[in-house]
Amino acid sequence: MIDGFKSDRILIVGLGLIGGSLALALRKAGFARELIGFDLKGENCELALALDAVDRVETDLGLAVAEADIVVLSVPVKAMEGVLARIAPYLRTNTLLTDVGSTKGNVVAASRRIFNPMLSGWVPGHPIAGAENSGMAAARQELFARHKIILTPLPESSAAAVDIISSMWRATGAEVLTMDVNHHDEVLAATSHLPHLLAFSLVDTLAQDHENRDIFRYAAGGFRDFTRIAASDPTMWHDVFLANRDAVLEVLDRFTDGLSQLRTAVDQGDGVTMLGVFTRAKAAREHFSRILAGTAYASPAHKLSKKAFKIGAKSRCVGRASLPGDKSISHRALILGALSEGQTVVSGMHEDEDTLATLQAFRDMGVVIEGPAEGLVTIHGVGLQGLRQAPGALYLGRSSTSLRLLTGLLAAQSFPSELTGNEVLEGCDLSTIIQPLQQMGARIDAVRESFLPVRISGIDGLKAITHQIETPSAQVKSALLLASMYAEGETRLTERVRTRDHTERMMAAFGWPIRADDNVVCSSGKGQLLPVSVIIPGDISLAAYFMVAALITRDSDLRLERVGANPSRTSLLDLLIGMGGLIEQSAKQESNDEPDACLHIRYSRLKPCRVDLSKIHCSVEELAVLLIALSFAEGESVLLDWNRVAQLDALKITVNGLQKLGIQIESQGDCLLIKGVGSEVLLAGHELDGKGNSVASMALAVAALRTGNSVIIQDCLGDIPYFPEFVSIAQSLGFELQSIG
Ligand SMILES: NC(=O)C1=CN([C@@H]2O[C@H](COP(=O)(O)OP(=O)(O)OC[C@H]3O[C@@H](n4cnc5c(N)ncnc54)[C@H](O)[C@@H]3O)[C@@H](O)[C@H]2O)C=CC1
Ligand SMILES: O=C(O)C(=O)Cc1ccc(O)cc1
Repeated sequence: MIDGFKSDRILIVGLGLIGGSLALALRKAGFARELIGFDLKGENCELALALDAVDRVETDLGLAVAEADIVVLSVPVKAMEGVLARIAPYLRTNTLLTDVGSTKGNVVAASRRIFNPMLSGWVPGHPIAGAENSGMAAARQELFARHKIILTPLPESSAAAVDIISSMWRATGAEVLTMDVNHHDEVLAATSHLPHLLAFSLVDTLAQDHENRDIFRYAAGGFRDFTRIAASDPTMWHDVFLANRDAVLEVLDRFTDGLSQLRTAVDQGDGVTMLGVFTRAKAAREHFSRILAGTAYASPAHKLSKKAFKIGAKSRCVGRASLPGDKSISHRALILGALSEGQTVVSGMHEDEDTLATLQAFRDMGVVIEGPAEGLVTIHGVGLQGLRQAPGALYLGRSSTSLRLLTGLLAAQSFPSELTGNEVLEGCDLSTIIQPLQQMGARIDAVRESFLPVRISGIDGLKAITHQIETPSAQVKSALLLASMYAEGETRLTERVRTRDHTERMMAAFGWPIRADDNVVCSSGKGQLLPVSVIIPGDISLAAYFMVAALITRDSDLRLERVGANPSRTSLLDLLIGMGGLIEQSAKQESNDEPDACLHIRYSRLKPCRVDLSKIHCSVEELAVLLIALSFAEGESVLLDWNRVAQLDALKITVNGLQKLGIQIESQGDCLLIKGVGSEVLLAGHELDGKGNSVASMALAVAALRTGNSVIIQDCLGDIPYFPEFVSIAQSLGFELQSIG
């Protein structure tokens, strides 16, 4: 073997919980030819033999070491130095040596005092698995399965030695990571040592109370959960705190500060501070649980895990439905609520991965936000100057809305910020935002030109600009409008094509001096945001699936409640009405300058149409369902300026699916031609491929309502679903739609 290292004969020194469990696991895996044990306590040796954890036990440690290929030290951390000194004379240059101690700095320091030159076979380690019981009697063969093992190799450790020690641990079912010694001790001080210290202290404090019998007798689950680890071995933990003094003191001081702030809040009845701590902690705890479960912000309960849709031939589209709140408006309500001077209550917030990324970013910047609970969120606004620097980079997942809007807002803050996201967001070009913000005086540094990660320096203030937005983008406009609230003078933005205007409307609703005429928006640099109650209307882009479903399904009769009817969002609605779609709008209302309406939609004979896509503003989901509506119109429709959007996956997949269902669709030059089959024809059902794109899959599920036999759409939800309620709403309206695995 490389460097002469072998793994035939393993000696475990210390046959307690960890050493004994390792022996049992290696025995089960058949990792070594021979397992030898050594322990000062005879009873542990006897039990190890009786349980067949080891082949033999030795009483002479030196002799045992001399014949071992791997020596594992599994004794309390303060006993490590004595054992290292005792075995040093017997170690060969090709002996592998590792340990399992909970602290690493002291064990490594001890080894440096003893070995000169350092052994290349020495690889310190620590299994992050354990229990509050100790001794061989507590040992369990599966203790390390699916747990992490941290190795902290030294500069002198040979790569071959690290490989063999890693494979030994992997044989127990564990996952092996490597880490620097100091970093290990800091991380473990926070995640393991501090919680043990608190548990010991809490139980000891309460046990000294003369009423302690009652306290323990009536202890609720919280006390049990929190104090389980106070039953851990006192000697082991006394060793840990002696060994890792500095790192423990540092994290203990931070904890004590936090605790004393909470004490003050309790003393003064300061509910906002308490809510802030509790909501941040709850969100962080849930976030960590999701990291462990491999998901991001969206609640796992909302995730559609099913892989295919099956749509039966007898679907109907009858009844009433409410859509989740408009996503764009949800982002704006969170942002302006956080910046307002008081408490904003938002109802109907769309809870998806993207809006939750915005919400978390504000929590990270010190804003107390209660909820969301079924769309209800209470934001304790901190005022325009009240945001605090986040403790680390703000992670925005895949939300380009959060990224663009926050870049504008943070460019105006006095503190620095860093923005990061997942691989989808890494492809998001920010040049159209960064350049005008820089003109306003912002200091933004994107590591890869204008892509993530973005670092923004804190500044004293911005100056207003007059700027023409070349490529239509509501996100760019909104980013600049948010920055304008911190700029000296009036910011004047002109758009070539007017994009959705939720930011302007929401700023006005919060009392900001802002004017919008035609394609020009002017925002004053002086003002105040006053809290309001925000009712978020249903998302019209999501409503689009059901509008088109009702228009093409015989005998349909659908009412969609409180759908957002902001004129900058109704292009598709207007088009469908123009095509002869029977859609009535009633109960128009307005909340926070955002109009909404109830839509009553029935089965219709749709006329074909000619649409210049450069003249209207439709979201990708609206374009996908427009293709469906045109497929069932009475004749040929033409979409001009098609090439601009033709490469979007959602549209490519929708076009392919429709072709497979027998619809004639082809592109010619810059146009897409669609031969609608009329309102009577039923198509032949086929198996379709959603290619993991949820927009296309949902649009094709709508098209499948008009087939004579059932349709299966494979791979329909590979994406993170952004409309998890689609299936339940569709089913409630009589779609024969099933998610199948
Ligand atoms: N208990 C836990 O949850 C975890 C413990 N560890 C670390 O594992 C090591 C062992 O801990 P446990 O197995 O929990 O303790 P344990 O008390 O169950 O086992 C330690 C064993 O070492 C023996 N021992 C003590 N001094 C000795 C010496 N000089 N020579 C030979 N044997 C000696 C004891 O008789 C005992 O059987 C410690 O360094 C601890 O920090 C690491 C991860 C988890
Ligand atoms: O039982 C628990 O919850 C633990 O935390 C176990 C544990 C104790 C000590 C370690 O060094 C690693 C893991």
